[in-house]
Amino acid sequence: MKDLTMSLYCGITRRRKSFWCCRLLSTYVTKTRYLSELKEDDDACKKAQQTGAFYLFHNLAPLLQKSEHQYLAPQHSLLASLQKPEMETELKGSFIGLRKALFQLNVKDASLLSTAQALLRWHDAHQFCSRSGQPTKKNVAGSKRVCPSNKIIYYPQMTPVVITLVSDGTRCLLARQSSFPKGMYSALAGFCDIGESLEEAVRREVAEEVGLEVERLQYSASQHWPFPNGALMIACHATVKPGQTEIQVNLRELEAAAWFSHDEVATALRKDNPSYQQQNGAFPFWLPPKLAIAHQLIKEWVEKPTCSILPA
Ligand SMILES: NC(=O)c1ccc[n+]([C@@H]2O[C@H](COP(=O)([O-])OP(=O)(O)OC[C@H]3O[C@@H](n4cnc5c(N)ncnc54)[C@H](O)[C@@H]3O)[C@@H](O)[C@H]2O)c1
Ligand SMILES: [Mg+2]
Repeated sequence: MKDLTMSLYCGITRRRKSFWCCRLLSTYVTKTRYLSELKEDDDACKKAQQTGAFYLFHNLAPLLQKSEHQYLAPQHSLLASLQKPEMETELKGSFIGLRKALFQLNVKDASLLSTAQALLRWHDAHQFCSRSGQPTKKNVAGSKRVCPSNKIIYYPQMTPVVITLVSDGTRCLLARQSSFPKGMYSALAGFCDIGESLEEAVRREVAEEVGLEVERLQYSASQHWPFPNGALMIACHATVKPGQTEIQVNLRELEAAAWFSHDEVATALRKDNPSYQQQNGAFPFWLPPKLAIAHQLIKEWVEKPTCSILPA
């Protein structure tokens, strides 16, 4: 049971929320303060776990149930000690890689499982203090690890990534990496360098990947992304100067990049993800699924291609 116990992720949030709803006491502030208390108070957290709901993971894969074209993420109360195969049989599910299942989960489960997996992965990779080399100790909530010998506290981290939809006023620029599913194009993405502002990261990534200079940019939204190690995706719209639109693809980073018309993109947005090969051997053009922030950015542009954008 040890490996499974280590991988339980507690969903106390949900159980507690419904409890408060029943009593009409629920406010965002009350819930937030309660969760903050659980992070610091091991005894309060242990008590909450007795009535909490858990997602179950094995080797970072969540236990899911397949239902037609969807995956369901069942929650459990504290479980008896069982090995993986018995656990799957008992709970009528299987441990499935999150990458495979993410886009077939509902929004709430996808978000909680992504958070859970990122946190479990961080704990797995931070077993030892980088200063003393001693094993670190997790608190009950899993919100930090402490080195017992020098008291250094380690908090879970995520990496900022910018994702930018570049437009020239009438068309938008989409690109693909060779690792993307065949035919899928997306907005430009890249890790922020240390010391950079969001605006600087957007300008650098666009210049590095497609050889264009951003003239104006506008923040759109952000999203936690669990792969590869927990990223905060920060999504922006950007424009380049009219007449300065010649793409120079950086082939070390991208397989292809091109300008797409409003009609082409609007049509692709209406389609499901067709990863089938056409008779001529090509794969049809398609866009990231609804849950991905890239999809939201592209949808925003299709709905309002000339939205006001600030100078970069
Ligand atoms: N394009 C999309 O639609 C999309 C959507 C969702 C998520 N993402 C994510 O955005 C992330 C960044 O995109 P990218 O791969 O184009 O980044 P990128 O353009 O910065 O290129 C990746 C390269 O940058 C280097 N690098 C610099 N800092 C790094 C760091 N902190 N971690 C890892 N590598 C680092 C590595 O050499 C790596 O090979 C990817 O991990 C991807 O999962 C992209
Ligand atoms: Mg990139």
